[in-house]
Amino acid sequence: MTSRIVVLISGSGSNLQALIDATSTPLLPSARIVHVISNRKAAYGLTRAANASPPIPTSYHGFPPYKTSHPSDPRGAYDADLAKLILNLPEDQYPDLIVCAGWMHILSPKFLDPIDGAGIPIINLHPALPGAFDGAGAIERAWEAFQRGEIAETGVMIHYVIKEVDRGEPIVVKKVEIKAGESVQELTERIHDIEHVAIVEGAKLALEKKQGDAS
Ligand SMILES: Nc1nc2c(c(=O)[nH]1)N[C@@H](CN(C=O)c1ccc(C(=O)N[C@@H](CCC(=O)O)C(=O)O)cc1)CN2
Ligand SMILES: NCC(=O)N[C@@H]1O[C@H](COP(=O)([O-])[O-])[C@@H](O)[C@H]1O
Repeated sequence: MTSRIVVLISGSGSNLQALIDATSTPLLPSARIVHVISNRKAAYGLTRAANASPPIPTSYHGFPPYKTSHPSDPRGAYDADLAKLILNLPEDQYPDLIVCAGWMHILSPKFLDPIDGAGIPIINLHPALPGAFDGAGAIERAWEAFQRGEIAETGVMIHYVIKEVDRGEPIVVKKVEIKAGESVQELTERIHDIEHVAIVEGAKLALEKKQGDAS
């Protein structure tokens, strides 16, 4: 049976591209990226999806309109609609797994609860080690901590998504040594390369776990 993956993005989509490329190899066998959702209209990841062969359906789900349409709880309304978007996908795009691949929006229980209720696991790529540098800008904060002599290494993890940001159970953890004298750009490039491996490994493991739990 082919497993279906929905990917959430906000930017360039290099991690999405790694997933797309892996689905045609033994790295991620019997899996398809069936839909890509971005919260940023200009995200190049949407172009990557459109350029895939065959093209991957995409949706843009932007947050700004919710600030005026739902002033009392824009995040809750946005998240509830995002869950409906996914849960109402046609059967051939209905996910077995949701992957946050550079998805830069904190997901509230208005999203997490209906998705959990549908039995769909969510995983996230985070460019740090478990318990370190939660949130956005993790690579830069790790590099700065290294300059202050506070750490010698950072890392990349793939973890399950729970309400507490970046505190879900890790699936893949890869340590990354920070090199004396390297720039934050050089560290970022090294980390991105490792992310592209980790996200494929994490998706494979999450799908295997789901299939194992179901059997
Ligand atoms: N409930 C959860 N939501 C998300 C998780 C998670 O573990 N639990 N992981 C993040 C991904 N992420 C780090 O890995 C992350 C992304 C963005 C932010 C953040 O502060 N976002 C701001 C908006 C920033 C922007 O638009 O540039 C926000 O949502 O207000 C923190 C962590 C994905 N979501
Ligand atoms: N907290 C999550 C986070 O900071 N993710 C970061 O977003 C980038 C997305 O790149 P991409 O759009 O090229 O995949 C990733 O490289 C990762 O470091």
